[in-house]
Amino acid sequence: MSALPFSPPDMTSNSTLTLTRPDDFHLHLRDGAAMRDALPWTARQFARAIVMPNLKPPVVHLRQALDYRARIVAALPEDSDFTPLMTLYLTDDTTPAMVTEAKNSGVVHAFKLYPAGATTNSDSGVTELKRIYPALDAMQQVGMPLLIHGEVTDPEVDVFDREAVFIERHLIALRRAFPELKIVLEHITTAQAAAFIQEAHDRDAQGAPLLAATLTAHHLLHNRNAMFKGGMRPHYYCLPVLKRETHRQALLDVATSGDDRFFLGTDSAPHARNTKETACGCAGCFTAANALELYCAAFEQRNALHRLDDFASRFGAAFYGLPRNTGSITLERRSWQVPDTLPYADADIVPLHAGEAMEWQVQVGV
Ligand SMILES: NC(=O)N[C@@H](CC(=O)O)C(=O)O
Ligand SMILES: [Zn+2]
Ligand SMILES: [Zn+2]
Repeated sequence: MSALPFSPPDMTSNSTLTLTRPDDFHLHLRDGAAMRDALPWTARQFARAIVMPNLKPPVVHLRQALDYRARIVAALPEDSDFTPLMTLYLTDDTTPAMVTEAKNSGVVHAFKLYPAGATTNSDSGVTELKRIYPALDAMQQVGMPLLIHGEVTDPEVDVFDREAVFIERHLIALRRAFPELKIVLEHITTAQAAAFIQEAHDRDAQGAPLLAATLTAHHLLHNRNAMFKGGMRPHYYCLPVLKRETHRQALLDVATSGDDRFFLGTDSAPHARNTKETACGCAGCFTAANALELYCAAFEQRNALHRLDDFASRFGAAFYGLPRNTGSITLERRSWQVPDTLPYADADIVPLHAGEAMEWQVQVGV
């Protein structure tokens, strides 16, 4: 069936679930051979994705975003109509003119704030928020969203507390300074972050929330025990790091509540197997190959599959002022096993839940 815009998901059957074609509002595609192997997984499930700019070197200038976009489009499977939504990487040197130019291009949909040193490829990130206040002011004026990796980098702060401390130390003041700025707190992992979003009720002229959050499948499905089950499990290591069960429950609460301030962003962050299974492994979970299946498993824990369509296909688009996708994707309730590894950049990669059974599967041929 083809779902019309704003039609409810097809829940007539217990064994299939049809969603409006969804979007991924937080995705790492990498570049070159890595992108060649990562991209088709996302293009198979999602119509659009907000593409993170943390390449080496980072995507700082509009020209780089245009070039990166062209490389993505060139790497798409032939029959794909996937649309990459580009972002720029904020540095201490981002100027208001760069913001205006990006806005006018129509290609850049957001700027990404990485506190310097917070995560993978964040070395060129912002060293002090005050330095980017002129850029943030310009973003507020032109309606350009700010996406935040919300963790402090202070080595004195416990790694499990870095998100909550970021909110206290930086985000509250930032919102006071720029009350009209659209902000997405990316890949939230704590009850504090969920509550912070819920407490913000301001909307823009289009009625979209000013403050929202993306939620990953892995943070909805796992608590921090997953990293240590029977030994070190590097494929469950990501940033922000998985938290304790009470936080996971708080995330499931907001994801399945029908609140339009919370929407899908996989944060699928591919790293080759040998860079994860090593003495100092990279942060990031690769979820693009089974993304919707993972979200189904999470929503099913709350008997909330009827809420997945809004979360995956409506709220994020509304936040970004994008039209809702037409077309649909169907999942079937059918047990299948996630492969142990997949080809990646002339090596291999371990998808989340590798070797395990999944209860839902995106219909073949989609
Ligand atoms: N989430 C991660 O653990 N890693 C991401 C970066 C990020 O989103 O923080 C990556 O690019 O590998
Ligand atoms: Zn991040
Ligand atoms: Zn990310």
